Amino acid sequence: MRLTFNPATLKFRLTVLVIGLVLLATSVLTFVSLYLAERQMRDVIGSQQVALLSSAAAYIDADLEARQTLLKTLREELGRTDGKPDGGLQAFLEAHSGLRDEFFNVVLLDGGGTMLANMNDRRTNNTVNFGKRAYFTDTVAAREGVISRPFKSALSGKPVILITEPVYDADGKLVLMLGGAIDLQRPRFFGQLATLGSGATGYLFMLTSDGTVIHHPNKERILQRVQDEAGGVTPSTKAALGGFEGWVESPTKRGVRALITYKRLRKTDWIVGAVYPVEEAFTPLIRMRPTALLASVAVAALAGLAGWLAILRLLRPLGELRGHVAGMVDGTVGIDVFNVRRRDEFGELSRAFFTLSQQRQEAEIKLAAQARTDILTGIDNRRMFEETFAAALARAARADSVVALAYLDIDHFKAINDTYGHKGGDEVLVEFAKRLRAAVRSTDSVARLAGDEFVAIFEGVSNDAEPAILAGKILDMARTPFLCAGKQVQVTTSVGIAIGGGGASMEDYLALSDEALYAAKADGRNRFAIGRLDPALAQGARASVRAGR
Ligand SMILES: Nc1nc2c(ncn2[C@@H]2O[C@H](COP(=O)(O)OP(=O)(O)OP(=O)(O)O)[C@@H](O)[C@H]2O)c(=O)[nH]1
Repeated sequence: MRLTFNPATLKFRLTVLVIGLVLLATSVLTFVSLYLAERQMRDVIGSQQVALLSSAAAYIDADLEARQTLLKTLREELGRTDGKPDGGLQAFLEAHSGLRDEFFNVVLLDGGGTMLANMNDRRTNNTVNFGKRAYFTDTVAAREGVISRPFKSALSGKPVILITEPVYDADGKLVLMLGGAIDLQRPRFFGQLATLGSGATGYLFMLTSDGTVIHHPNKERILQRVQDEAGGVTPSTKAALGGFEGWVESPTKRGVRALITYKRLRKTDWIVGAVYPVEEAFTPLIRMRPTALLASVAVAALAGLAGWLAILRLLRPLGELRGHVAGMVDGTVGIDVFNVRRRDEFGELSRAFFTLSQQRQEAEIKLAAQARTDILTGIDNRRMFEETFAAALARAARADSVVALAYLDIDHFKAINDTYGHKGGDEVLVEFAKRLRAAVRSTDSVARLAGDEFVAIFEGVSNDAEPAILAGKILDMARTPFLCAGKQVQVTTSVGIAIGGGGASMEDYLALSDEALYAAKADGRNRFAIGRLDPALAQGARASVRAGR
């Protein structure tokens, strides 16, 4: 198989097209697959994040509930003593050392909000009043425990939330209020939540429904309202504050594109959120991208190579066909080289070329024959005569045989034309040629040279008497009247014969036969004269002319 890189060839262009299309197809396929995989992965990760966050929310709810339950237990204990436990309130709190595990501080306020006891610093007892705090008034109004909004503790200065439990006496009068504080910067359950963040930099955060940050890896943001921060509230958080739960792909406040998931707690109106940077979420896919693209290019290259080889193979018959046609043009091969048995388009093309070539060959043969035929009479013309006579002379020279050339001219043909018209003259010429052809042997040649002039070539003349016999036959064939323009017309002819061997030239023969014809005409027409060429003489030599008949 010959490999060529000519950009003008069909092979080259088809190969480029195949490689280009395969490359395009694989690239598009790869990009679409990656895109779909990313979308699907995003949905899966989003759902995972929702599930993760739901369990985190459930965990926080359970944690808050456990702490509320703990405070309720204390409340019941206090209730049983009408808020006056043995040893006093401070001792009561200190006796429950397990509270330290659950709360940053536990305070006991009286019905007016004055702090009577606390776990952290007994010196502050009876020095502060929290009667105006929202958690106090909310608890009084609700007549049951609340989970406060986050606030800055007056005692510790830390951001905290407070879980309250009111203690009523038998008359239903508020005698005490228990308050368990949770340090938002070191909350036990949030600390555990921090480990739930996805990826290397993913994290969880928590807001109240009015946008106050309860938990965030950046501690400085705690107690800030997202609306008041630089950059304002992000669109996704805005939606979450408006009630949205679920996941979205959206930029964070720092401009990092992330899957952000929001979920509301059951026990409070807090919103817990999870941030998972997209780049980390899609790390496997992003890592896969160059490999996938490389693989698609490799596949395209292989497919292109295979396509190229297939094209070379498929188009081989075209190359052969082209070679055949070129061979025919320069004449090195014949039309039989075409593979006309193939069933495909190349076979059809070969067959079409074959038919075309056949037709051309036939036309050439026909043209060649026409070029050597006298149109009016259908016998040989001068050109054919010259070829035939030259060949006859060559044969005679080889065989050392005798050739006779008879030169005929219809007598007074002009008068026939004048009397019966040109058409009538033509009829005579046609009939004359027909009779001349019939009068000689099939191996002898007859031709019309021009007008009413005809010739006959006789090869292998064996004796001196033969030319006269042949001339006599020619004169005889004219004796029967000719039908000319519907009339019977008597026609005669004069014949001049030249006899010689293969050594004489065609010109010698023509000149001598013409001379003999002239002699026959001069002698009265309707007769023949024979001249013999002397081979010993140079061209143009004349022998004796004698009238026959
Ligand atoms: N009908 C017809 N006439 C032709 C054709 N070609 C030549 N002629 C005529 O044939 C005549 C030939 O006359 P010539 O051979 O010169 O003279 P002729 O009348 O035959 O007299 P002789 O040969 O001396 O007997 C001329 O009148 C030509 O015009 C042809 O194809 N058809």
